[in-house]
Amino acid sequence: MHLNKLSLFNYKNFSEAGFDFDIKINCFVGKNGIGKTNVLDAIYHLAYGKSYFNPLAVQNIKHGEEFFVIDAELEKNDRTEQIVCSLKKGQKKVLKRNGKAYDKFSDHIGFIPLVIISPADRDLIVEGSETRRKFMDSVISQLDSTYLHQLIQYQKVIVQRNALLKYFALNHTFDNDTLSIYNEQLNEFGKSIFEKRKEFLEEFIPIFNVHHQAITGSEESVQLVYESHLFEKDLLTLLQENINKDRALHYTSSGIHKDDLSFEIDSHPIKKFGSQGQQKSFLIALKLAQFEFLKKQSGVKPILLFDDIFDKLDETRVAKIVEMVNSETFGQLFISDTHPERTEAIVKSTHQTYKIFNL
Ligand SMILES: Nc1ncnc2c1ncn2[C@@H]1O[C@H](COP(=O)(O)OP(=O)(O)OP(=O)(O)O)[C@@H](O)[C@H]1O
Repeated sequence: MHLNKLSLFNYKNFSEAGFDFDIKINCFVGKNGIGKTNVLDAIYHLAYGKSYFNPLAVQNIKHGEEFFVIDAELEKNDRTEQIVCSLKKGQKKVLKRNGKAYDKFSDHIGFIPLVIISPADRDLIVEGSETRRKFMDSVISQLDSTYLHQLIQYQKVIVQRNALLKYFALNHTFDNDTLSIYNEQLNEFGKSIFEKRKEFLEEFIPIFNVHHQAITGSEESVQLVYESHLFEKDLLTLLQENINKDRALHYTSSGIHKDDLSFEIDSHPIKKFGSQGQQKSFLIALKLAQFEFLKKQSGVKPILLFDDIFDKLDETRVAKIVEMVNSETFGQLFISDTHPERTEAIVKSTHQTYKIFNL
């Protein structure tokens, strides 16, 4: 699977731009703020229907313009596919495959397996549990559309249950029947999501460990630990036990929407006890494990976006990446870098075909 062409209209700082890609390596080089990351983000948009960097969709439209269009030609399973993602101010985003708009974006998720490695991944360490849940969910959803559907349903019921809790508090009433229905629904979806997260991590963690070992070459002991209320009790019991607390908070305090994936070094949080270098290695191992996992499960080499990665890696780690490129581990690569000479030297050493785009 690879991208042949990409056209951008009014996407972030680009009025109009077009790219014909190499089947293997594509590098975007240029000075800070020129738009290298924006091109990678446009490619990310094609896979996930949203930006990796800016969650407010409308802010991805070029300042002063009314719409953006990202138009790409993709080669997958010997077929040429056209994917177009567009947004007009005041309207819903549209995602089309071969001219036909998706009713639900979730139907598209997984069609273009893609992994991004970016300095912004640091959010996974420094931000709250939501970012790590989203990471888990996005990996599982790329391969399991039922999981994504269950997650969407679960979130809807949480919103309804929270609204009901608020209504009880404001009106001093209590509708046990409706609450029971919501509890049953959350229990059903929650149980399945919990099981799938557990199953996923059983397979993912060993892959992560192998990559971490390979990158650092050390005996450093790091752990990914899944934390969930559901390890203690089933969700129905938890919801029933915590009803007084939930009524006071107007909020559902237990469930898989509170799960976390703890990042640890020597059994302590890496956020507090990992050096910057250790944190970077951890994140790269995590993303390479995501790549490996998606590849194994989907049978397709995912597109890999390396945002500014060479800036963050020492020579040994760059050599490791080059080795992976040469061993045909990766499929199509998109790289952004501020140093054209450094980029060219690195990609030349891979003995693969490449294109460099000077922005
Ligand atoms: N909606 C928008 N309209 C116009 N310009 C935008 C919009 N969103 C972002 N930009 C501009 O895009 C530029 C940033 O682009 P990008 O992050 O791709 O840079 P980069 O080349 O990767 O830079 P660096 O080397 O610093 O990482 C900034 O100048 C920013 O103002």
